[in-house]
Parts: sequence; structure tokens; C-alpha cells
Amino acid sequence: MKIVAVKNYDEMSEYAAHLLIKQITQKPSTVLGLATGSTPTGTYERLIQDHKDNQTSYEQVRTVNLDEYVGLSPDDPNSYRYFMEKNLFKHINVRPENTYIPNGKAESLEQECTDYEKLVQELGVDVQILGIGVNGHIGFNEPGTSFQSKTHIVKLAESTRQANARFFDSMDEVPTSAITMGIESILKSKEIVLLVSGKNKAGAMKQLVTREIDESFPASALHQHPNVTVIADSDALAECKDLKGSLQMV
Ligand SMILES: N[C@@H]1[C@@H](O)[C@H](O)[C@@H](COP(=O)(O)O)O[C@@H]1O
Repeated sequence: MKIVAVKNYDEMSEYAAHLLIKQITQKPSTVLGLATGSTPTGTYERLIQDHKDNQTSYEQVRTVNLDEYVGLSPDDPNSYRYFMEKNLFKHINVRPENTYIPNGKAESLEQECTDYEKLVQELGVDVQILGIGVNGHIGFNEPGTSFQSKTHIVKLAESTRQANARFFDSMDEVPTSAITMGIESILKSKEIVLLVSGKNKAGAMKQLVTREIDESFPASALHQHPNVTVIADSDALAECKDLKGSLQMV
């Protein structure tokens, strides 16, 4: 695991966008694994700006998202499909039929999970962008999720519902479950880029670098992957100061 220490959110976004643009330029048919949440939006803004300024093309790019809330339709402003359209897809020339996100309104959610897993494995993700939850979740894989998990339905931890409540009018509206790619599905991607920013992630960041690999801290599974870059800002690294010598910084 390589840790890139950057100053702040803007630098993190700049660094991540640069990695992605380089990847797409080298391989125009890249399969991008995408994430939602506040963390990657700055990266998406930079991809949009670069698309405008330099015409980086997404014509052949395919995207797969990590997760979606159960029960929200694609046009619900709180769905992750809506989020991706608004924050990225509609601003670049990616083909709508090449953007994949689990369907949280599927008639059979079990079938949706099976189909989505098959799709993700067939496509083969080149680079997966990840954020991290304060409890160490990746995607919506909450603490305790098996490292062998594939795409599945998950009951959201109360802490996760509370953390995400800021996007909803009231806590009652925050869905109680979601479909998420599993830990094993995520680890199959060729390269993983984890973005960590802000003081509220300092605890999670410290656990990531100090804890044993353990299912009670889902992000620790990333230590088992050969090509992970963590881009963390100084607020997120605040509790790692004493560890700096032992971290592999860039
Ligand atoms: N399912 C998403 C995760 O993919 C995301 O990484 C996490 C952190 O979100 P944020 O970036 O807003 O802190 O929140 C949600 O639960």
C-alpha cells in the first residue's frame, strides 16, 4: 500500500484526477470503478474541467459504481445514479449505456446482485476509486462483512445512516439497506485508489495503517491487494504523525 500525503482536499482531488486522466489517455477503453460521497466530487470536477479543456474522451470508457441504496429510483435526487449523473456523467462524453450502477428498485434484489457481480467480473475494473466510512467501510461493506463477499444486500449501520443523513431531509428518509459490491469484488480490480480527506476520517486513517487485517475493519482488506494507492490529506493523517517513519510515503 502506497500512501501519498497531500496538503488538503484540493491537492488530493488534483492528484487523483491526474492518475485517472493518465489511465484513460493510455487506455481509452478503461473500465473505471467509481464511488459516491463527498470525497470524490472534487476529483470528478477536475475530470469535467479536463474534458472541457483538453477533450479527454470517455467515448470508450465504461464505468461501474460500487453501490446504490435499496428503494430509491434513478431519478430520486438521493440515489447514487442521480448523484453520478449530476456530478460526472452528464458533463463528459461517456455513453449512458456504458455506465453501470446497481438497480436499487429491482424486483428481485437477489437477482440484481448476482447479475451485477457477473457484470463487474466480466468487465474487469482497471482502476477502482474508493472513499472510506468513519467506521472503515468501503462501498457499503460494513464492519464484519466477509472478505470473501461478492455483490450483496447490506443493512446499513446506524452510524453510516447518520453520516449520510446530511443529504436527506430527515433521518427517517435515509434508506436502511443498500446493494454493494463485496470486498472480494472490489479487490479483483487491477488497481485501487483510496481517497481520504478531513479530520473526521483521521481515526479511520490511523486504524487503516495500524490495525491487523481484520473483518471488523473492512478497509484493512486493502492490505491484501498488490496495487493500492491511498491519497490522504494532512487532516486525515493527523493521527498518523507518530507513524510517519513507518509509513511508505511519497
Ligand atoms: N457508500 C458510500 C461510500 O462509498 C463512501 O466512501 C462513504 C464515505 O462518504 P464521504 O466521502 O461522503 O465521506 O460514504 C458512503 O457510505
